[in-house]
Amino acid sequence: MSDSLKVALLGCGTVGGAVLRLLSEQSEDLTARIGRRVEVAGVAVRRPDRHPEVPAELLTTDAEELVTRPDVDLVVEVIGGIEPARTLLLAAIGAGKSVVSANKALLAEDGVALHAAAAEAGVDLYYEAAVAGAIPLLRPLRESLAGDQLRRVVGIVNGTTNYILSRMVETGAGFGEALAEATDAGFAEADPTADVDGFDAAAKAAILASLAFHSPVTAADVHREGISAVSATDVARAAEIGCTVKLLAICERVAGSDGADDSVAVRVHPAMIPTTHPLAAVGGAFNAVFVEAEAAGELMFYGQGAGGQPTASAVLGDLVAVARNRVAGVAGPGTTGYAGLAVRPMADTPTRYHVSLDVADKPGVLATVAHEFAAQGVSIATVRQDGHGDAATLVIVTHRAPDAALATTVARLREMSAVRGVTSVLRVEGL
Ligand SMILES: NC(=O)c1ccc[n+]([C@@H]2O[C@H](COP(=O)([O-])OP(=O)(O)OC[C@H]3O[C@@H](n4cnc5c(N)ncnc54)[C@H](O)[C@@H]3O)[C@@H](O)[C@H]2O)c1
Ligand SMILES: N[C@@H](CCO)C(=O)O
Ligand code: NA
Repeated sequence: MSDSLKVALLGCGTVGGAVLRLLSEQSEDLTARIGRRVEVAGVAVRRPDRHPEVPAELLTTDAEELVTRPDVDLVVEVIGGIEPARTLLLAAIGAGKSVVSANKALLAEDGVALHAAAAEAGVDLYYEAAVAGAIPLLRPLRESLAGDQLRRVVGIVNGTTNYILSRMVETGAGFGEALAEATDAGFAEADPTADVDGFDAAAKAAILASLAFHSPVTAADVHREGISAVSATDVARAAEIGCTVKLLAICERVAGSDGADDSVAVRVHPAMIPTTHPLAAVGGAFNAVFVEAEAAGELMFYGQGAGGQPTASAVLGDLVAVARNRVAGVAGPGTTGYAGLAVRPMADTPTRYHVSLDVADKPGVLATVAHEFAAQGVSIATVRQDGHGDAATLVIVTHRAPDAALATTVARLREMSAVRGVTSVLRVEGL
């Protein structure tokens, strides 16, 4: 067998450590599958003294030198964050190395530039682990579904928030209590902001939308709402209409009206979904992504979205793919932003709302409430009234309307004297 392929590993934390272990444990199989032995040329870390498990001669603190070393063929980046990861990957690509990364933040911010650099250098840039961890999703979008037209990609792509919401549904707990439990159980990080406020899911949504619609979408383009405002009341109201609450990343192609071009709407927010929807059954820290395509119809991808070993599985899958391409002397499919669809503002994006109101049960109250919806051009799908006298509750589910019209309606309802309080507002998906 000819010379081995040399891999530089950048970062040796949760994912990097698992990658290194699997590379060693599966060495024989990987060699057989690739047709060439894969050898670790070096492991860049910040503190070599913290890595007794790595042969000392492989450790370096000089990642920049490692990625451009002439003997290195492939670079695996599992450092995370924007810098120095971006500079290191661009240096690696510039030096003709193929690259595998798990870095959603970087790909969601600068995917276009990284892809352009990889295309120019004729090398691979793969990042299956960046979205939904172990679940094969990005390569199916880039390759298996490349002959189809995608309509929607809707996913639970953050395990921490799915764990928290699942506990709220199971126990009736409020957000704070469920977050504390998730932290104690090791599911939520000490600083849970990136997960709880939806930043992690928004980065993943941007990557998914870019691949699904062949259009550049960055994390900054994604409308983002986290789960910290989801209350036990929201969860109870959802149950009353046969729904559960999930944090969804939704990427959809919206048809242009009056001959205007189609656009893409990309958003992350909590939503009620019917308990019969396939995503409703996704519990705990699991991830799942539901894809709707013209010809394929509906597809569902499910599995572990995080954890060292599952994430390393996706990294190694990419490593095998780029290594095989090296052996064959080719580069795999890049991504194309050829469609260039514009990102639609959230205000214009069609959504549906569920609204619960405490009202006085007096003649004319329902009519006044209904009038506010009508005034914004929002059509009501269902209305239910519980209780009577001073403590009546109206539960309203709308049809789809521009998000701004729904938000304005809710703001007006809050100001109405007949409305004692708006007790729950959540978008509804999949009804
Ligand atoms: N942990 C998961 O479950 C998971 C899942 C999917 C994707 N990812 C992604 O994988 C990447 C790595 O995540 P992780 O959980 O392993 O993080 P981690 O914090 O456990 O590991 C990162 C490592 O990189 C090292 N590092 C930081 N700067 C460095 C530098 N300049 N040079 C060399 N090493 C440096 C850190 O010291 C640390 O050991 C991130 O992009 C993350 O978003 C992680
Ligand atoms: N923090 C992420 C890890 C995977 O990206 C999650 O909770 O899903
Ligand atoms: Na994945």
